[in-house]
Amino acid sequence: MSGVYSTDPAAGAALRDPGTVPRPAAARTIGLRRAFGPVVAVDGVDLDIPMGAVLGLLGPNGSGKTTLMRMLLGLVRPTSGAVELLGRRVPDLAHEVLPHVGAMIEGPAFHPHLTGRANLTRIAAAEPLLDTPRIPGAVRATLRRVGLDEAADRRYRDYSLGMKQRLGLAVPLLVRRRLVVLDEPTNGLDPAGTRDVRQIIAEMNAAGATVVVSSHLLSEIEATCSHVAVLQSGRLVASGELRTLLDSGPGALMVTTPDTARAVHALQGAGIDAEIGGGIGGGPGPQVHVAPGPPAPDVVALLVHSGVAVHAVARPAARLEELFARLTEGPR
Ligand SMILES: Nc1ncnc2c1ncn2[C@@H]1O[C@H](COP(=O)(O)OP(=O)(O)OP(=O)(O)O)[C@@H](O)[C@H]1O
Repeated sequence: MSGVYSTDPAAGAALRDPGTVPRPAAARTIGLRRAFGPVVAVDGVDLDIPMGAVLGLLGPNGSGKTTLMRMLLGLVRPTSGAVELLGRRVPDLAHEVLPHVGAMIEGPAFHPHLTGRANLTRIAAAEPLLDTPRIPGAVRATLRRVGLDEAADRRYRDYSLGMKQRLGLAVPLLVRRRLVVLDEPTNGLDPAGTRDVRQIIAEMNAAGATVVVSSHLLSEIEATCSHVAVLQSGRLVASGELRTLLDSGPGALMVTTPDTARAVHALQGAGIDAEIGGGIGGGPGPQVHVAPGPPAPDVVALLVHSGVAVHAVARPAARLEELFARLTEGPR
């Protein structure tokens, strides 16, 4: 594990906003570990997911996201450690909380020969919180909400990948949940479908649900989530409010100057990584991009000393993509 990020030691406890009263956790993992033979998929994860959060679970392929989500839902038993959902231990007390928890994780077992509507009706019949007379209405409304009303009476096996994904998303939407866990819900969706998922997540959250969502689409996570947790080789390398994490990194500097070539020459001569343009943010006039590291006053002093006219210096807001790269691509 890299330990490349300063939040690492406190990663598990970092979902608290300093200065505010901590919200109770909708889900909590304590020293959670799962090994499959010699492979440690999840390795000592302490994570608090505050009530009301939309938490994006990030990590490279094979970093343990799905295994962590499956343990949250009581689908996989931890090798050691514990999970609490809505204040109850899982899997021991799963029956008490799982009706309030919706999930889309590696798709439920849909029957290929049944229509989307028939499939969803079967699943709705097993929902403890849905009375039988309400099932047809709930199924109809949910199919409409995921954009499958026109395809509702076609067989599942004839659905496209995106339509199958939408039907999977319909399951947690059948009843109002307190916690929703979605494993890569935008996988296979077109841009309109991706926008729908974003909207559905926002609506569920506005209706009071805490949402945990994994995705490889960092722009989606950035647009959707209030919190993030980053896994790397089964370990939690950072977690917390998205804004706080983005603001806490070193960040690159953009220097606006008419003397770009001279600026780059001076900076590189001092061993500082710099290039013309830089591609972040953009701004008025020619710019030099200075890689994260040196404090802004030192950069300015060096440039002025070298006869470079410095018109402005800015540290554009970090993007999740940069944060993710820093956390997961550092030296191991
Ligand atoms: N049932 C299993 N048996 C053996 N190994 C498993 C099993 N489930 C997961 N693993 C292993 O555990 C590790 C974590 O897998 P997991 O699916 O949780 O990662 P992930 O972050 O969800 O990956 P991806 O982004 O590719 O979906 C991988 O090395 C994987 O091969």
